[in-house]
Amino acid sequence: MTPIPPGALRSLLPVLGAHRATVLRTCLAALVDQAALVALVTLAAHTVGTAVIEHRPPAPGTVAVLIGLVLLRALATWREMDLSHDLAYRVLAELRVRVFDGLARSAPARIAGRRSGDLAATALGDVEALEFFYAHAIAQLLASGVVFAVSAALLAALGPWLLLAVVPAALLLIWSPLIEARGRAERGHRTRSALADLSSETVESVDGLRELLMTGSLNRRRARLRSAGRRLARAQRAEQSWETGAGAARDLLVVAAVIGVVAAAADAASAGRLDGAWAPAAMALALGALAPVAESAAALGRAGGLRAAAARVRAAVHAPAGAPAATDPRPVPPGPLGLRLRGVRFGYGGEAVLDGVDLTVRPGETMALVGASGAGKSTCAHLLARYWDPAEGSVELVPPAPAHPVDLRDLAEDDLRAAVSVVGQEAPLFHGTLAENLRLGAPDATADELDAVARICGVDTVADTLPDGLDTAVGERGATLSGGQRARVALARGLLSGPRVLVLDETTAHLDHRGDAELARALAADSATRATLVIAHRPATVRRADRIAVLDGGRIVEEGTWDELIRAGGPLTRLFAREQTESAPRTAPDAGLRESAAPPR
Ligand SMILES: Nc1ncnc2c1ncn2[C@@H]1O[C@H](COP(=O)(O)OP(=O)(O)OP(=O)(O)O)[C@@H](O)[C@H]1O
Repeated sequence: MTPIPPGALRSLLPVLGAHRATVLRTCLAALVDQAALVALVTLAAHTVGTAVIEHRPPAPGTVAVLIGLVLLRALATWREMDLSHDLAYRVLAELRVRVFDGLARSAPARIAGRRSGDLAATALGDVEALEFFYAHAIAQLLASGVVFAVSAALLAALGPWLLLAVVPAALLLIWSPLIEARGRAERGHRTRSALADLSSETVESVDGLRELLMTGSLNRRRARLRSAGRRLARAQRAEQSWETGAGAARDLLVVAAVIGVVAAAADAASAGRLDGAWAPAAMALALGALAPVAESAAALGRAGGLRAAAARVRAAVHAPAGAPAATDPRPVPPGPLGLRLRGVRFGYGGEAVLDGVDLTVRPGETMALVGASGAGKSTCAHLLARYWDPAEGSVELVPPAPAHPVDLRDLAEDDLRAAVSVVGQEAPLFHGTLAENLRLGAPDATADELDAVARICGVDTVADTLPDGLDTAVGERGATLSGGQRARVALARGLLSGPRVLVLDETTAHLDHRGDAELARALAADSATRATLVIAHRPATVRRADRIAVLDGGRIVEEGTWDELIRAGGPLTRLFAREQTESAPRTAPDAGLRESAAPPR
């Protein structure tokens, strides 16, 4: 099991900084609540003691104070609950946003290799678990400390020997969660991990329901879910059993201490050192002082079990940025832009995927980037979207001379997103209407701009088939659209913000040849000043580009027009021949080239 870093809970305390006044009011309400209870039971016990020993009914003033204390206690309990939950829920809402910001800042570096259910567990479950810490632990601890100190002083005034039973019990109570802190943290860690596993399994299963059905593996998946559920149940039970046992031990300790006080007070009363009516009051005072300490010990114990949740939240909140924001951002040069990768070296933590890539796309030019699967084409797109920064070299936007190129690292996030649009292989749609999905990157786009882009990308014909046109809800992840329709929507979304650099990463792979050709024609008519980088495998798509660059072994190994490269018979020819052989072993190796040698449609 990965060790839990120390100080995880402490590190989440600064979130309370913005709510100092509420924290103070919560602590005050908790203090009044606990103090009223101690005063109530002590006065009640003294009143009963007086009535029994002196055969005197309680004075009306005493009864009034008792009633007042009951009301005060009820009011303080309600106020404390109300304030502490209000505080906790506000803090949790803020933490959720910070977790989301952390994930967004480090995405996709952080998301890569982590399951989305696991991330959802952090963003929701782990944050939710901290409610107890913020709502109950902090005010409880502070108030019980004060109440115990005052009660102990009162007990000492009645007879210092009474403290001999109470102080050791209080020390033992507070010490008890500390001696078992590591075990508690580990049990909490097991529960949080089991919960994250179950969440991941559930999210994956719901996401891949169609595939599970088609492959007939639903039963195996159900078994995995059941086993993850059982693992969580075992972990929760282990935590619960321990808490129940620890609670019983704490109760025993309190009872033993109270019995000690009763014995000492009875002895003192019979020896005449203590007024008889104060003997039951001393017992009530001891109980009133120790009960909140016992509750605080329980809260400390439970908080210890939350260390794993706090550590996961802290890690998400403080996740390092995959591409840190520019400290002194430069403006994007006006006018047409090209793009340039200069000596780019990059790897995902392991071996270099790109090892000195030099690539230039001029304003108004369409460049196709090709290479075998895994060559690093999408990685180039990721660097252009600035999900990551290159380890060496630079990725730049290049305006026509005499303006100077600008490194993406020097741009403000919003300027970069406005200038460069990367439309990926997988462009998930969000729950909402088609128009809302199109406006994702350009919420202020006018209806005319929306219609124009929809026409270019053929989304207008998609909308015509839908009951409410562009205002039709497309369902989560665009479940109601075909792959090709989703690709058109994704492209329209990328174009709507009017990017000056457009990167299409296999965007049209889902379209048939005709759709691909139509889209390319529409894009070409609109791309005079735009630099376009098209990542594609299909020869016909590649052939339409002004120039082609072949990526192999982490470098650009060949660059030129289609005719030049085909004539040269080098890497591009070999790549397509190999892909053709692999995808259709019985067709002639150059069939793909022959298919695409026909004039582009
Ligand atoms: N997030 C990631 N974390 C770690 N390794 C990655 C990540 N993304 C890609 N890789 C690795 O980097 C290499 C290049 O991947 P990339 O997706 O850039 O290739 P590609 O040329 O676009 O392939 P394809 O044509 O199949 O889409 C591959 O070996 C891949 O496994």
